[in-house]
Amino acid sequence: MLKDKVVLVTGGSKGIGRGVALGAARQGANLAINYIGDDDSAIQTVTEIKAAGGKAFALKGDVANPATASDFVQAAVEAFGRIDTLVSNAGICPFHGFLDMPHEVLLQTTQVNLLGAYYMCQAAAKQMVNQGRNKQGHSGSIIAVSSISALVGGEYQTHYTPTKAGVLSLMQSTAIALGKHGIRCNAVLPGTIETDINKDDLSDPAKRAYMASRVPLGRLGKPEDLAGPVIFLASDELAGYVTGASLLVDGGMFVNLQ
Ligand SMILES: NC(=O)C1=CN([C@@H]2O[C@H](COP(=O)(O)OP(=O)(O)OC[C@H]3O[C@@H](n4cnc5c(N)ncnc54)[C@H](OP(=O)(O)O)[C@@H]3O)[C@@H](O)[C@H]2O)C=CC1
Ligand SMILES: C[C@H](O)[C@@H]1OC(=O)[C@H](O)[C@@H]1O
Repeated sequence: MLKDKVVLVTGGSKGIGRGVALGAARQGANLAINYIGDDDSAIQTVTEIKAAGGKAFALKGDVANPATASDFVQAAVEAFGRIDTLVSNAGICPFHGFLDMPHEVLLQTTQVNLLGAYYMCQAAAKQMVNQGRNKQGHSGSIIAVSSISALVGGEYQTHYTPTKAGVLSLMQSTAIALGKHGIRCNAVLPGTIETDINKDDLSDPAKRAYMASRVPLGRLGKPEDLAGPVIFLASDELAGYVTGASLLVDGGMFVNLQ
């Protein structure tokens, strides 16, 4: 589905980003992976892609810094000649109560999750516009990893859920701003996917069982559950007329009232 396409994944070293990167590589894509600190995980993901015959590199950088976005896009162009898809995925969720939320935690969560997505999408879009359209009239696809939390709240996520609503809104507005350039912008909204981001939260067996019980499909999500939906949105062949859309990938959790 993505043969020879160049796919950039922020936060692609582990968790959902890694699941998406491996899935895209299996579909024939060349991968550029951004991460912030865990060199071992980044090396492991790149090594796995290469061992399977794919091409990949990882570049360290904080998405909250606008320079990271231009550096990342430029590195991908240098490595592969162009870019086709950006998956804006890097994010943090340091669970904390509302009344005593430290300003630093609020600021960092906003800077990484929302501003980081903005900077990356802008840098990727500039490159896609400069590249121009292919024969089919497409010039690129941007997919942001929002969340079920864009639609519903969380007691210990008052700093986080607004960033995920913001990311969803960013995809809706960029879909309008970039449609004339042949760039599609969409969001995926994962439910609860077991990764490092919620390891502590889900280490409470009662909380984990409760969260799983909320899912009609009967289990929490795995990072690889996001690969198919992202590949679909990345593919011009499958999703060439899909833009400004949002796709819940939550095992049915959101619609489960009773
Ligand atoms: N897991 C879940 O249930 C859900 C997650 N999401 C969203 O999915 C995305 C990925 O989360 P998930 O895979 O669970 O989390 P993980 O903690 O497993 O992975 C986070 C990834 O993002 C990278 N990262 C973190 N901060 C930065 C930064 N400032 N700059 C660059 N890279 C950074 C990490 O790099 P490093 O390894 O170097 O630290 C890592 O690669 C997030 O946006 C999250 O909000 C949405 C809904 C549900
Ligand atoms: C970190 C949370 O467990 C996870 O992230 C989200 O966006 C959802 O709220 C999930 O539960």
